[in-house]
Amino acid sequence: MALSYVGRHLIRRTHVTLGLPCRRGGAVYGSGYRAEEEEIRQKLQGFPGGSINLVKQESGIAVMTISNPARMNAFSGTMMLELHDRVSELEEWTEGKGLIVRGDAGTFCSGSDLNAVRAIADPQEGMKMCMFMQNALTRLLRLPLISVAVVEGKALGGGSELTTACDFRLMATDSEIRFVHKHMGLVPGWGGAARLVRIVGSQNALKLLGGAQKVDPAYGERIGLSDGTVDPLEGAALEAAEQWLSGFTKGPAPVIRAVKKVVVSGRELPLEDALRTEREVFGTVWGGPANLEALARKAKHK
Ligand SMILES: CCC(=O)SCCNC(=O)CCNC(=O)[C@H](O)C(C)(C)COP(=O)(O)OP(=O)(O)OC[C@H]1O[C@@H](n2cnc3c(N)ncnc32)[C@H](O)[C@@H]1OP(=O)(O)O
Repeated sequence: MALSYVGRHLIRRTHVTLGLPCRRGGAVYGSGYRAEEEEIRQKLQGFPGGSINLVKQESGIAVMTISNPARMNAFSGTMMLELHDRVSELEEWTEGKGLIVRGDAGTFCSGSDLNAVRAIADPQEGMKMCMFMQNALTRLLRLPLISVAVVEGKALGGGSELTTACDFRLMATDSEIRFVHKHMGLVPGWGGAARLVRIVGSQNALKLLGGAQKVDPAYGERIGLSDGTVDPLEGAALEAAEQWLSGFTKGPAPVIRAVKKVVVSGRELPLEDALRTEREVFGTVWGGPANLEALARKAKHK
């Protein structure tokens, strides 16, 4: 069973890499998947268009922009490939502390490119595409960066799933997140259902998926899907998101990254493994420069 295998795989890595499978090549699926991955990579090359742009800033906050404006930022095949590459780049960015995921031209993402969906209608092919995106989005969520999706316009289908692969979501006042899969005769397949249940609970997840309900910012905040509402004016949403995120990324990178690591292990590992990982991560900051500096200045927390 893929899921229990994923679990064991994750635990095994715990002992050698502080339990956090967020390195380059930290695949969710095992070695048997490699051949299938190559096959789907070649298939995805056949659906070009758009790009995934990444800017790593001096502040330690990177901005990843989903860009395919002619198709409301739908994910083409080559964008799926680029997403993998950008995540790999972020896995190697040791100075990074935060990540903002946004869409180009005032909207977030309208999901899979329907042209590709029509051409990959075979269930086996669909499942391979699904595994490819599960892999990319799981690695995205496990990055040792505190991440936030800034939703302007619409996040539909796979676009709504992408928002759940970030630690937080901020919504512009006139935006919506909508898991439209049911209306497409589908369920989420990029890991969006599993993550949604963890974010809003199974009752709310069932409502959102079963009713393909529109989630506006007020509803989003009520059920815990949205962590705040931002101004949709051009540029303002990104600026507000950077400001909001800096509240969590202020401080030295090793400490911020350690915070994210203990949260990921607490979320994903069985308790004993999570405790072991926490101890190991603790060992990376205890007596470190930030710790010694705080002790020297006799920090008070009034
Ligand atoms: C993982 C499973 C999935 O993600 S399945 C895909 C789920 N997404 C969808 O079904 C989105 C379908 N699209 C829509 O509902 C509408 O286009 C939305 C996004 C609401 C935008 O509406 P509206 O503002 O009226 O613009 P429009 O329809 O004229 O769209 C502009 C151009 O963009 C295109 N577009 C939009 N979404 C996609 C998509 N997912 N794949 C491919 N193309 C898409 C439209 O076709 C339209 O293109 P064109 O101008 O007609 O050439």
